[in-house]
This record gives sequence, C-alpha cells and structure tokens, in this order.
Amino acid sequence: MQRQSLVIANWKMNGSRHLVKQLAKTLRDAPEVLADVTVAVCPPAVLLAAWQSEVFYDQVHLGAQDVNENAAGAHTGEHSLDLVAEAGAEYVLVGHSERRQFYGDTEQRIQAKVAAALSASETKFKVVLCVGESEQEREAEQTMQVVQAQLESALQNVSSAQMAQVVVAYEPVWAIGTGKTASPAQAQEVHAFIRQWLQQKYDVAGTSVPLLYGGSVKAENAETLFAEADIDGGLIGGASLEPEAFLAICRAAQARRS
Ligand SMILES: O=C(CO)COP(=O)(O)O
Repeated sequence: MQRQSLVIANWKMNGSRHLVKQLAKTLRDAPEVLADVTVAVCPPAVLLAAWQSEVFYDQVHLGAQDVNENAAGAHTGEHSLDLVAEAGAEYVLVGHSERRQFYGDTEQRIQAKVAAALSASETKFKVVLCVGESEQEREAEQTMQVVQAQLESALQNVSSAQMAQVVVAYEPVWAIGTGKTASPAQAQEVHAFIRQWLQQKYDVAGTSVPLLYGGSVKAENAETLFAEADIDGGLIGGASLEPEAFLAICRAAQARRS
C-alpha cells in the first residue's frame, strides 16, 4: 500500500518571526514538492499566528508541539486544543521524548492527551504519537518491548475509526539531536514492528497509519531512510531550522513516491 509522504518540522524551543518568513517562502517557492508531500510545521505556540498569515493550509499545515489534556481552566503556561486550533494547528505532537523526560509526560498523561485530541469535536486533529527507546534500553535489547508498551498505553482506548487521525513517529532517544542517526535498517526494523502491532490491533486501519522516523534526519540521510518500506516520512528537529535543508528533506520524501 502506498501511503502519502509526510514531513513534519518540530522547531522545539527555537525559531523566530524571521525564520517563519524564510521557511514559508522556501516552501511556497516549491509548489511541486508540496503537491506530492504533506508538510506540517510545529513552531513554538507563540509563532503559530505568524505562520497563519504566511501560508495556506492546503500548502503547509500547522501543528502544536504539545497540548494540555484539559479543555480550559487554571493551567498557567499551558495551551488547550481549542487555543492551538484557533491559532491554526491541525496537528499535535504527543509524547515527544523531551516531554516524557523533562516535562511530566507520564504514560497516563499521554493517554489523556491522545484521547482529548481525538475527541475534539470542532477540529479533526491529527495526533502524532512519538515513541522510542533510550540508548540504555537499546543496549539491553529492550527496544521492541519499550515501543510496544508505549503504543499499548497511549492507544489503549483508541478505536479503529479514530486511527485515521493518528500518525506514529519513531524517535529513538539516542538519535535525537545527537547527530547519531539510526541506520535505515535499524529504523525499518522498528517501523516494521510498529506496523505489525498496528495491523494486529486495528487490521486495515493499522495499514494506513503513516509512520515517521525522527532523530538526526538531515538532507544527506533522508533519502535512504525514506526508501525503506515502512518509513513514510520524517519528524525533523534541527534540520527544520534551515530552510534549504528542510526543503531537501521534503524532496527526499517526494522521491519516495516515484
Ligand atoms: O526530536 C526530533 C524531532 O521531534 C528530532 O530532532 P533532531 O532532528 O534535531 O535530531
């Protein structure tokens, strides 16, 4: 089955209004890439509005890097689904390893965030569930166990119909921001495992879920990673802050289709 190529920029706590303009222009100038590849950008929430005035949603989609599981209320510093939707977000990242490690994203909270995002009635959010093992876990040969436990927990109450809104991103923690990329074979092995798990639980709906690889994806390694059967695109950190590099990665995802 040929799934649509998808590339998502995660700016993390980086970027500026200037960079919004630069990257938006670079992408707008490559309509032939945007015609073939779904591209989304997750800037810091305060820059969503700047993006909103630069792009049309059929060109570039917007996403939030995280969201609070509550609908509203006394949660200083947090953003609700309604707030990020109003700022143009159609995608939400959930369970990024940096949030799991440093900002209190327990399995329970991740499950609640996934459930909240999937049941939001006004916006049909796309939820990008991030999973991945630490270096220690890989060395102890626990990669599949860890990834399976993360999937089982986050998707526990998610139905087959809701899976049309889910994307899974495999991001090995040891490859994030380290310059150490998983080899295409290492990434494919885990992606195939995730695909199999999804198909077992969700049948056909599991086949259609886009699977992204993230962790030191660069213009130089994107094409070989995206050539793997179960890698449908990437979740890009550092390289998404360099417009030309990010565009080159989107082109690599486009090449995957031909
Ligand atoms: O965490 C990532 C994207 O969410 C990957 O970050 P890098 O591409 O900087 O390694």
